Amino acid sequence: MAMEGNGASVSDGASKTKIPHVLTVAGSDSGAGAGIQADIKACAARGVYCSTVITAVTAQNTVGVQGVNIVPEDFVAEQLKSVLSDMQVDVVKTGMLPSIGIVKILHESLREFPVRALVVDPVMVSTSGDVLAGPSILSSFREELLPMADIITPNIKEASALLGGMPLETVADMRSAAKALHAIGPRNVLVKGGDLPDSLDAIDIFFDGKDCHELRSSRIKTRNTHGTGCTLASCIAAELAKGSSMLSAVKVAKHYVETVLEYSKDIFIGNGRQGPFDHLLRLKNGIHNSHRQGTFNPSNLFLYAVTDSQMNKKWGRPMVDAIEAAIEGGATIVQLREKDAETREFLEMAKACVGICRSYGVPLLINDRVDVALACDADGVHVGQSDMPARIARTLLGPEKIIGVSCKTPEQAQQAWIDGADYIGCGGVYPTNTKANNPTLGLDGLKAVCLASKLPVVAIGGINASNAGSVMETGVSNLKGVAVVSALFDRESVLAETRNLHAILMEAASQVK
Ligand SMILES: Cc1ncc(COP(=O)(O)OP(=O)(O)O)c(N)n1
Ligand SMILES: Cc1nc(C(=O)O)sc1CCOP(=O)(O)O
Ligand SMILES: [Mg+2]
Repeated sequence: MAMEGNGASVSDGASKTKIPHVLTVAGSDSGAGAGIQADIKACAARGVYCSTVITAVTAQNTVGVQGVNIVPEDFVAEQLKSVLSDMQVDVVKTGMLPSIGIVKILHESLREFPVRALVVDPVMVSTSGDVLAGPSILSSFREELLPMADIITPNIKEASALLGGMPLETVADMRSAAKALHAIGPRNVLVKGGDLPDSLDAIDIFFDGKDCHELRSSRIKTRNTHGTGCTLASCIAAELAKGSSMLSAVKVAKHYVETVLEYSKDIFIGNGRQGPFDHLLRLKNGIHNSHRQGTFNPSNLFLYAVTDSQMNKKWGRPMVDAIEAAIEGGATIVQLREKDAETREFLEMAKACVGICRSYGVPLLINDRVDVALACDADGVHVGQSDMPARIARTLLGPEKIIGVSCKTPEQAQQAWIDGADYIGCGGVYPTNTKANNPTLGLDGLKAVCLASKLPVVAIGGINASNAGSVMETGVSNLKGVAVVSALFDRESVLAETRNLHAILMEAASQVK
C-alpha cells in the first residue's frame, strides 16, 4: 500500500533539521546480534535515527533461543502510539511479530499514523532454527501485512512458508516465488537466496512488479552471520528514509551486509554455531565513514585494467578507444596511469575517460594524482608508498571515493586498513618491464600481504594469460583479481586480450570456489 507522508518536513525552520528516521518494530535479542539491537546498529552505521517498538524479549545467544517473552498487545500499541504520534518517522521496518494481535495492532497504527514506507522482514524462524512466529500467523501476514508493505524481504524458507510450502530450490524457483508473493500485495519483493544450496554467490531476486533483478554478492565464509536478515532490512529502511529509490536501497543494503561480514569474519563472540558480526567495525578503527554509500564493491577488482599511454601510442590507439575495448572485453575497473602527461593534458584525458567508464558503469581510478581525481570527479585514486599517504587522500576525497594502496609487505597492508583504504594492490608478483626497478614478491609474497589484511587485494606485476590462473588459484579469500598493463595494452587487440584474460580468470575462480 502506498502511504502518505506523516507531515514531517526536512526543516521546519532555520534552527530545525530533520534527521532520517526509521522505527523498528521487532523483538529484542539479548545477544545483540539480531533483532532490535541489530536494527539500531545498522541504522546508526547508515547515519539514520532509529526508534524502537519491542514486540518480544528473547533470551538468546550464539547457541540458540532459550526463551521468548511476548510483550502484551496493548503495550505494543502504546509504544507504537508514543513514537508514531510524535517523532516524525519516515520508514517503519518490522521484524519479529509474534502474535496475530500484534500484526493487527501494527496494521491499525499505520492506518492512523501513515509513514513513507513499510519494510517487512517476515521473520518466522531464527537463524539458529528456533521458531519466532508460528504458522498460525501466516494468514495475518498474507492478509494484513503484505498488502501494506513497500517491500518484503523473506529468505527462502519464509518465502516458501508464505506461499503455502512451495518448494524453492533454484534461482528460477526464487523468481517464481518473488512474482507469486508480489501478487499478494507488496509493492516490491526481495527473495534472499543466502540459503540456496550449491550456490557460489549470494543471489537475491528483486521483483518490482515489472522487472526481475538478480542481485549477486560474494558469499563470505564466516560463522558470524547471525542477524544478517534484520540488518539487511534495516539498512534498506535507512536508505529509503534518506530518500533512495527502492532498487538502490536494496543494492546499498546488500553491499553493506557483504562489507560488514567481510570485516567481521574473524571476530569471535560466544561458543555457539553462529556468531554476531560488528556493524560498526570501521568506526572503531577510527575511520569515520559511516555515510559511505557502498560505492566500492571488491568484486570490481576481478579484472583491473591499468592504462599506459606509451603503449597505446605505439599501437596507434586513442586512450578512450583502448579503455572502451578493455571494458567491452570484461575489465571490471580501470586505472588511468599517466606518468608523462602535463597536468592539463592529464585532466582533459581523465575527463574523457570518466565519461566513457561511467557510461558502462565501470569505476575509473586515477593513478597518483588526488587533485586530478577530484577535478574530473573520478571514482577514486590509486596511491603507492611514496605517493600521497592514503590517510590524507581519504581526508581530501571524503568517504565516498575509492582508495587503493600499493603494498609489498604485511606491515604496509595493516597500515592501509588503518588509513581507510578500500583495497590493496600487491606486486610485483612476477618480473615486469612496465615499472622500473620493481621488486618481485612471487606468489608467497602476495599471500603474506593478503593474510595480513582484511582488505580486498588485487595482484599486479607481470601478470598475463599464461600465469593469471595460477595467481587466482592461490586460494586466499581476499585476493579478488589481477591488475594488468602490458598484457592488455601492449597488444594488437585490447578487446581480444581482455576477453581471453577474463575467460581465464572466470575458469580459475570456478576452480577455487
Ligand atoms: C592496482 C595497482 N597496484 C599497484 C600499483 C602501483 O602503484 P605505485 O606503487 O604508486 O606505482 P605507480 O603505478 O605509481 O608507478 C598500481 N598503479 N595499481
Ligand atoms: C604499475 C605497477 N605496479 C606494480 C607493483 O608491483 O606495485 S607492478 C606494475 C606494472 C604492471 O604492469 P604489467 O602488467 O605490464 O606487468
Ligand atoms: Mg604511484
